[in-house]
Amino acid sequence: MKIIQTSIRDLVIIEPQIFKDDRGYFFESYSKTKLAEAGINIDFVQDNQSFSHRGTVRGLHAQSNPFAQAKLVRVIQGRVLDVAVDIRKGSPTYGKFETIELTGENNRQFLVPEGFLHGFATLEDNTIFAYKVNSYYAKGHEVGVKWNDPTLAINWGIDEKDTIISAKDELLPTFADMDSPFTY
Ligand SMILES: Cc1cn([C@H]2C[C@H](O)[C@@H](COP(=O)(O)OP(=O)(O)O[C@H]3O[C@@H](C)C(=O)[C@@H](O)[C@H]3O)O2)c(=O)[nH]c1=O
Repeated sequence: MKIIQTSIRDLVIIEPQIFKDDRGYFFESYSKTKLAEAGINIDFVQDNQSFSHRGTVRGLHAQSNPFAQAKLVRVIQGRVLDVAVDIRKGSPTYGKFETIELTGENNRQFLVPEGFLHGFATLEDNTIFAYKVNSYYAKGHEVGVKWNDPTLAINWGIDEKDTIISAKDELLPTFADMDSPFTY
């Protein structure tokens, strides 16, 4: 397993070791011990999976305290552009974001810490997205910013007019109007 530091503190990319043979491949998609050896100690309590058609955007989402969530995200099938935005007030990288392509082939993972908005756009049809979270879902504690916010100006790599988005996500505020509940 390889851990790659991004330009934002605490936000890392994880590359599992893939064992390939005549049958196909095997890899450990999560090892508490191996992450702990790399200094990452997170107590994951819930696994989530979503299926999306091409051109779907889910996000940008976070949960506020006491239900803040770190997320270990990956793609099982298909391809996404995954985005994490630092919204920790006082962080030197507040408002900065990183994007990464996660696919069913590269098997890369993104470890999105608490205090970040998270979202993804599906670049292929039939994309299956899976992630672990360290706090249970808490309806009513959701924080978000609209995916096509003009301040963040994220290039999602999809055609805006064909985007599939939930009614809830359509109503999310702009980055400027979002009052982050997180501190650095
Ligand atoms: C996230 C979640 C949703 N649900 C339910 C609520 C709702 O009826 C249905 C769909 O929920 P949503 O529309 O919020 O699903 P979605 O837009 O896929 O939300 C997810 O987006 C990505 C980007 C994240 O980072 C996740 O943390 C989560 O916020 O599933 C749960 O029961 N448990 C959960 O943990």
